[in-house]
Amino acid sequence: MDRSSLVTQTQTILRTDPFNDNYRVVGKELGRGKFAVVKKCVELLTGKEYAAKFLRKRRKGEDCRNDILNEIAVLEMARFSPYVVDLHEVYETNSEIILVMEYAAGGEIFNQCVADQDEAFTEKDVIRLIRQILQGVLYLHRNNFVHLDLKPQNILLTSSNPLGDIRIVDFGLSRQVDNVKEVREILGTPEYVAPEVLSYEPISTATDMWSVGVLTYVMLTGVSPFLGDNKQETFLNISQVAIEYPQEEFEGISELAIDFIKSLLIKNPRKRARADQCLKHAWLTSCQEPESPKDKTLEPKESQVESPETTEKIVLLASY
Ligand SMILES: Cc1cnc(Nc2ccc(CC#N)cc2)nc1Nc1cc(C2CC2)[nH]n1
Repeated sequence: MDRSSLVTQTQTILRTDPFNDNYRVVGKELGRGKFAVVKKCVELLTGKEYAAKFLRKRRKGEDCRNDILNEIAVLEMARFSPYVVDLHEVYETNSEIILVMEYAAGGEIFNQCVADQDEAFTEKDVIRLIRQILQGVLYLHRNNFVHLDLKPQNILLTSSNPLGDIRIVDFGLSRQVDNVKEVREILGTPEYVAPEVLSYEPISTATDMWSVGVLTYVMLTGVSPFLGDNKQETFLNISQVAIEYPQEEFEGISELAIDFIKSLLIKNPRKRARADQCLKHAWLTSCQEPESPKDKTLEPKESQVESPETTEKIVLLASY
């Protein structure tokens, strides 16, 4: 991984007093990755619930502290977006950095994507949730950041029943688009990764928009559109944009929803809809519900990213 593209200036104080003096871990793990584990915890002083992400600083013999500072910097940048998980505190030990974050009790939307019909999302649910995801993604893009791992496992719900609001999580792969030099490994998760990542083309904000298209398809149908019998087949399906909208999967789903997905699953990144354009799509505006104040996307900043910012060429070394 090229370290020069990381943002390592953070404002958050990294506390060195013992995490366990201030929090009690409760219940089973919420999530586990290669170098991180997430556990629910309770702040002793307030009794409030949080999610603590324990990140190892050394990985495969390399010091990855700056990668973790990059994740903290992105969470700090997005602190005013209601749809990005809130960062509460950070602790550092000899071996780990612990991110104490807002607890989203509803868990991953993945669970409802694969649920039986009666518990699955309605199209109306998906419209509301996709609007929120787009507002969170737009906030990142307007600040020149890309997420690069948008998938149902990284979109959480504040509550699953009644259906609450979304929180975008896991900024471990996020990068600033205007200073990503070379990304020396394939980013993202096979089923959701955009064609340009597979073909050594520059990544941009449009790379996230492809993932939003796949996410929408999965939330509406429970089917992963490009999934093959193995990773090579999945990659081939993506690079050929081999996608279908079968009647049996899309029964009862509007033509506008399919048109919305088609505006994103376009091979040429420059032809894909941007987040701000998606929010004006008829599928998301035709059955407009009264917006709650927190739905307001913050006013555009001067240094807007109005078109996908491309980054320099990716050199993909890691094989999947
Ligand atoms: C109830 C719950 C159930 N499952 C997960 N899964 C999960 C998915 C992705 C990541 C990857 C990350 N980061 C971590 C956990 N998070 C939950 N609540 C969280 C989780 C969090 C913060 C993000 C950790 N707040 N509330």
